[in-house]
Amino acid sequence: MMIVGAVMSSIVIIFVMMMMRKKNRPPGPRGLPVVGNLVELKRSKVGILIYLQQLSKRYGPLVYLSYGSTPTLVVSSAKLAKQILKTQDLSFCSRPPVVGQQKLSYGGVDMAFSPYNNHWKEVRRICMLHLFSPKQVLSFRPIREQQVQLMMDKILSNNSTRVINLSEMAMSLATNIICGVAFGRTYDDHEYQKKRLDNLVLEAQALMVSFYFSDHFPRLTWVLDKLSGLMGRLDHNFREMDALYQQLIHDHLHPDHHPHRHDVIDLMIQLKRQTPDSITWDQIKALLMNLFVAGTDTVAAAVIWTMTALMLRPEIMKKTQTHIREAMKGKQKQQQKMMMIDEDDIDRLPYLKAVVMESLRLYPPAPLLYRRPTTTTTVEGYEIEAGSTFIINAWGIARDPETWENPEEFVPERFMKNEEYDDDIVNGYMMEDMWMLPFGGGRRGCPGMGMGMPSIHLALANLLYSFDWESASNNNTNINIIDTQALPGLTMHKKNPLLLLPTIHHHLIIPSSPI
Ligand code: HEM
Repeated sequence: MMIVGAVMSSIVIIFVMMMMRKKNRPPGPRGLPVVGNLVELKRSKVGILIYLQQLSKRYGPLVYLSYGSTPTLVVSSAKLAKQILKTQDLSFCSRPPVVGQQKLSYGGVDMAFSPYNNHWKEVRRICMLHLFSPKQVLSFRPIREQQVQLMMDKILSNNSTRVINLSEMAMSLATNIICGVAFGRTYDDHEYQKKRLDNLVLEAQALMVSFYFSDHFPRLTWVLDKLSGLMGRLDHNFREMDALYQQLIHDHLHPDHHPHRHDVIDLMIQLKRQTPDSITWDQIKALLMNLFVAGTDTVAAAVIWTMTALMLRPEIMKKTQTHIREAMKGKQKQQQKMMMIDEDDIDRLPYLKAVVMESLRLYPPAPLLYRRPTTTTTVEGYEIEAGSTFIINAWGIARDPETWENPEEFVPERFMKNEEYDDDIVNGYMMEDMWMLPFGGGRRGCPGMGMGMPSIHLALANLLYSFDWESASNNNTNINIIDTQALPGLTMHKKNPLLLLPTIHHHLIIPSSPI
């Protein structure tokens, strides 16, 4: 009798505790036992971004989900994002340490996936000083201009089908720029090493966001990851990337290596020679990985989404091209140069800058931001346990009708005042109000914005100046389709490649031009 009584009272206590715990949770859909909401998140037919937006409409700006055993909070309002990224920034300075990212970042000794600690502070300080400073960014200008020139030449000389796969070209441009910046060399598109590097980076990106049982379920579930073959792929990718970086570092250490411009590996080797304890070889390799993963496909995605947005709105395309062509009137074409616009000209193109910003609002290349509080913290009156995952829905926030007028419309003029692109307006929206978060925010915000934006502006300015663009017909249906379907992943890529037909702008026709 006594035993039954004890069992009954234990059940009651557990039940009361569960009810109390549930009450102190933000609202959210009920999950299944053990797996929580994982299944619906994975199976969502509308795509994760729209699914999360629907959740916020139903439950409010802070939604509770569970990914297996991990409590997960989805943040969908600018006010709450500001609280997390700015007011309570210190409590939210780490990211969830997921298996794929930890492995490929040498155990989180990089910048992007390191937890918030003294090591991260030091790496970030070193990079801000030696890599992302305005002086360094400027020193990489010849690489950007040379690569955009090459892309333009390639488009001009494409006389086979005339259809351009702009998605491929933008990705190639972005990796070539980062190769120049990081390794001091560029690879021809067909060169074996470039193809190998491209494949490795793509595989690494996929492995970083793959689903690992061991991230969501405690104890022995790593066995399932092993059985699924994922761990084998991860190990293989890590070894290949490591060998590649090793070789590049080795080349840079060779006594015959005398570069006329220092690249990132040179800068890091210099630093290591001056203060050997300041950085380890693994940290240098992990940083090279960061440049590739964070600095290539974000830039490519921004170029592609901007061109897609303009193709869908011919009147804005026309206005942008007229603005650029008017601003460039009188500039003499340099002999044999397909690239007309250089980085000095970009400040004369305010409308283009506004177009790019509006594209970053509606199609942020990194649509979801991740944070993990390391101590118990209170948000909106709810006590959130340490180790929970926060997903800040930057994509949804930038489409919130509470903050934006006609949020789904593409209106570059939002960022202009008296016909000029207005930095104060942009900073207000991004840094102050956090109505849009294309570069994230707070201490973990993107350090590479100053490095990425000049490439995006330069590529688009030249593409729009020199060519008029038409959609290429779809072979199967013969219909001209420009869609905005996105692929899930750390970076939001356009699912279908952007296939376009360029026609050289009549001012530029060169007698021997094949187009
Ligand atoms: C249009 C171009 C780019 C976009 C839209 C972009 C966006 C972002 C976003 C959203 C984050 C996460 C911020 C957060 O969690 O608050 C991030 C982080 C980061 N980005 Fe960028 N990025 C771009 C270009 C670049 C470039 C060119 C580089 C370097 C060459 C770079 C390096 C990084 C690094 C290292 C981090 C991690 C920072 C940390 O955790 O401390 N990004 N970026």
